[in-house]
This record gives sequence, C-alpha cells and structure tokens, in this order.
Amino acid sequence: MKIAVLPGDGIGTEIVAEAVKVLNALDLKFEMESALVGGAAYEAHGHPLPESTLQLAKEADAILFGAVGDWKYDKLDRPLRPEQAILGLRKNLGLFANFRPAICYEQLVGASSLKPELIAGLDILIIRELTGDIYFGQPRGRRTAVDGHFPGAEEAFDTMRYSRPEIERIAHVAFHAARKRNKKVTSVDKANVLETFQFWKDVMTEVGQQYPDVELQHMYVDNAAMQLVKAPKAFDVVVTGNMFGDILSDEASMLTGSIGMLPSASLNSSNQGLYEPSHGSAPDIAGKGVANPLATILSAAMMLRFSLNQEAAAQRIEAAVQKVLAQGLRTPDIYSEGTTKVGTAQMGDAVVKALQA
Ligand SMILES: NC(=O)c1ccc[n+]([C@@H]2O[C@H](COP(=O)([O-])OP(=O)(O)OC[C@H]3O[C@@H](n4cnc5c(N)ncnc54)[C@H](O)[C@@H]3O)[C@@H](O)[C@H]2O)c1
Ligand SMILES: CC(C)[C@H](C(=O)O)[C@@H](O)C(=O)O
Ligand SMILES: [Mg+2]
Repeated sequence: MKIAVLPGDGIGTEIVAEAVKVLNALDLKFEMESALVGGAAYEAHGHPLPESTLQLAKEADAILFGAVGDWKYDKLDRPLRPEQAILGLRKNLGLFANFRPAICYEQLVGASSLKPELIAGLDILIIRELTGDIYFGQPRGRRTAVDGHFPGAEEAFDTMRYSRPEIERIAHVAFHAARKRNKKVTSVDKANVLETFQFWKDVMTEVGQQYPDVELQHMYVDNAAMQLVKAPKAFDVVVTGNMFGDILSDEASMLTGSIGMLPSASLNSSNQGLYEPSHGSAPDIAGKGVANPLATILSAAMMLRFSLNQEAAAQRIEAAVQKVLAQGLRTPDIYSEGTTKVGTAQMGDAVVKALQA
C-alpha cells in the first residue's frame, strides 16, 4: 500500500504530521513517500505541481494531502499559484467525486454557532462534482468587451459547462451513496437562471429514474444555503456542481462545530483517491501549533476505507477521535467552557493513545 504524502503549505505540514503519526500507530504496513506541493514546491522547483510530485501521486494507491496557498502568492501568474496544484491533481487523476461528510459529533454540539437541537445527530454527505463546472471550463480570460453594459471596457470571463457523462457519473455516485444511507438525494442547482444547471437538473432526473427506491429532491442553491442552517437534518445526500459544492461544504462545516472537523475524499473511477481536509492552509494560524488536525486524521480514515480496503482500521481511527472528544480535549476552534484546550500535536498524540487503549 503506497501513500503519497503531500503536506503543502501553512497548517498543511502541521496537520499532516499528526495524521501520519496516527497511520504509523496502526499495525499495518504502509509505504509512505512525501513530496512538495503548492507554494512550498514553487519555492523549491518553480512550480506548484512539479512533474515528480504528480508522478508520485499517479503511482500511489492513495494521496494524503494537507492544504496549499498563502496570500503572498496571490500576485503570481495563475498557473504558478499554489491552488493550481490541488486543481491539477484533481484534473490529472480524474478525481471527479468529492465526498464531504458533515457529521456533528455528540460532544461538539455546543461548539457550533447553531442551536444544539438543530445539529444534534446531524449526518449529511455533500457530494461535490470536482473536475468540471466553471472551475475548468474554457475559454476564460481577459478581453475588451464588445457588448454588454460597457462596450470597450476591460472585462474578465469564465465558462460554466457540464457534459451529460459528467453529470451522469456523479449522479450515479450520489444515488449509490444514498442507497447505503437514508435514501434521499437533494440535487442543488440554479436551473432557474443557468442553462448548465437546467441540463444538470434534467440529467439528474433521468438518472434518478433508475433508482426508484431513492427519493430525489431538487433545490435551488440559494434556498439550499438557507435550508442548511434552517433545518440541516432534513438533508441526507446533497449532490451539486464544483462551485456550489465548494461554498456549501464550507457552510456545512460550521454545522459540525468547525471547518477543522470536515474531512474529504476525492475519488476517480478506479477508486484511487486523494484525501484532504476541506479547509485551506489557514495562514492566519499557521506555525502556531493550534490548528485542528482532526479533519485530516478523519480524512486518513476515509483513505483506509475507500482506497486501501482497511475498513476496520478506518473505524478504529474514527472511534479514537470520538474518544478524545469525549475526554474533553479541544483545539481552540472547537473549545468551549469546561473542556481542555490542547494544541495540534497534543491532539494527534491523544488520538494515537486512544487507538492503543
Ligand atoms: N484544498 C486546499 O488546499 C485549500 C482549500 C481552501 C483554501 N485553500 C487556500 O488556503 C488559503 C487560505 O484560505 P482561507 O483563509 O480562505 O480558508 P481556510 O480554510 O484556510 O481558513 C478559513 C478560516 O478557518 C480557519 N481554519 C481552517 N482550518 C482550520 C483548522 N484545521 N483548525 C482551526 N482553524 C482552521 C482559519 O484559521 C481561518 O480563520 C488560500 O490560499 C486558499 O486558496 C486551500
Ligand atoms: C483551494 C481551492 C482551489 C479549493 C477549491 O475551490 O476547490 C478549496 O477551496 C477546496 O474546497 O478544496
Ligand atoms: Mg473550498
């Protein structure tokens, strides 16, 4: 079992170190190889996704990824910016299915900004299409406007697009996932305005007919953003495009207490996967030893489950995470009165200890 370990930038290195600690504490044999990615790779090799890093990722059974990005790179040409590394990995490896489960652990009900009764027992799964949409559509760029409100003005443009097979395959992923859960799929779109999302809705409806045992609900994205904080437990599986999924998953993270609790898995059609927390490199807290490593540790559990066929080990990690939360240990992002504040490494150590108990 070969794991490519790509810590990246900012808190990426701190949180991945804890996940690696946890993996090493399992009685399993992994070959782990690390490489630079993002701003760190740009500094060393002049490119955020060097050929050697991409090659390592392609050859591995799974990739454990931290986060990339820092404000100091925002003025670079776009192809050289750290974020292009994660986008390039997703595209090159065909990682089209992004699973972002938002689970509110019993012990964290008080850590969310929402009322406890709204989120207690919450378990929803956001499935975000990850290799299409306005993120990758061509053409894009800058030009002089020939029409619109200001002809002759400088303008920028991107292209939103989805093809039928792209929508069909993510629809099947969502319906399959729902079959193993509460048998409800909410497809989030903006069909009332965008042709891309009318097409999305039509194809979702067609594919849904093959799953008569699963309820399909359509919802506009603006309403979905509102319903997620009004009645989040009404959702089971949420399937949506790349851009809406990016935004709604950050919103859903607050239902779990913190973005530091939201893991993710990005899979391709051969179940090779990239596993990363849903959050970014958090430059505001990087280097302080206070980042929450649990989203990354839980992403490692997803890696064991989805790509490495080690369900028992995945469950051991998840149980260990619940145990440290039950012990009252909290990084600052999930701290509340009466609990014990710990740093990144202490939290990782506690998970390792809980694994062994
Ligand atoms: N997949 C990725 O690598 C990824 C994802 C999102 C953002 N980014 C990049 O990260 C950089 C920072 O972006 P941002 O600030 O908008 O988003 P962010 O997710 O990095 O941070 C948002 C807020 O959440 C907090 N936070 C994030 N992770 C945390 C953790 N584990 N524990 C405690 N607090 C945590 C941060 O301190 C910050 O206040 C940008 O360069 C952005 O492009 C990368
Ligand atoms: C860093 C950025 C490219 C990325 C995205 O928009 O997909 C991030 O926000 C995420 O959610 O993984
Ligand atoms: Mg995001």
